[in-house]
Amino acid sequence: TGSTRPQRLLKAVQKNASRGDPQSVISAIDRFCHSSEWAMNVGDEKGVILDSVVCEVSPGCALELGTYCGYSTVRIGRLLPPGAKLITLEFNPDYAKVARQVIDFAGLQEKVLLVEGPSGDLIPKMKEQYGITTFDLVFLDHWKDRYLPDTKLLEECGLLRKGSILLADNVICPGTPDYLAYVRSSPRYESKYFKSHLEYTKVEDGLEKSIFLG
Ligand SMILES: O=C(NC/C=C/[C@H]1O[C@@H](n2cnc3cncnc32)[C@H](O)[C@@H]1O)c1cc([N+](=O)[O-])cc(O)c1O
Ligand SMILES: [Mg+2]
Repeated sequence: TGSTRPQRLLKAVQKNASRGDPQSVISAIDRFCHSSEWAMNVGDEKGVILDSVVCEVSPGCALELGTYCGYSTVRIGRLLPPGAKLITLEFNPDYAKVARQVIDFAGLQEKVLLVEGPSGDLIPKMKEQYGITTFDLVFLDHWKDRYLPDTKLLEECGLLRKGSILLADNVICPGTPDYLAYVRSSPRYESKYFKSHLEYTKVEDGLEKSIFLG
């Protein structure tokens, strides 16, 4: 049987990046996606917006929904302040296997905890099992119909505090209409759209940044 796209992406990292250098891992994946095979990473253009939000928030505790191959995990992990933690949730074991190797290759295994399983089951366990009080930053990049239910779950589980930031990928393409309507109409959020393009293409897409007001 042949290899999968995530396995070919991992090979490109092992071949073209240098161990312990997160930026070289990011560049190797972007080069692979531009020149060999498109993959659903947040990418280099939206990635710069992600970077700026991570730096602005400087989260002590961050959550990523949908690890996939670990591209955005590395983007976020490389910018965390000392002692800060990123928890990333991934339910596909094959993707998780690749992502662990990408995260380790980047040398970020001390800062990143990849938890395998569905976000709907794992979010309610964050406090008791992972000792989380609240998340300072949440990056949503998993199945688009899960953004809204998981946001409501985060609220219900008391995992957001006044000022927590939600940053959502793909609010235009593939689109997350119910989530967008919710954060833009709810009095509990202050929302802002960052226009960009779908990774590695000229198609419009963007990130929605929403501040939880408590
Ligand atoms: O579909 C997209 N992303 C879905 C991402 C899904 C990833 O999150 C995991 N997951 C899903 N629910 C989960 C629940 N719990 C844990 N992991 C979960 C899946 O196993 C996958 O690794 C997408 C599509 C395009 N596109 O152009 O078509 C562009 C993008 O940037 C995208 O992000
Ligand atoms: Mg995405």
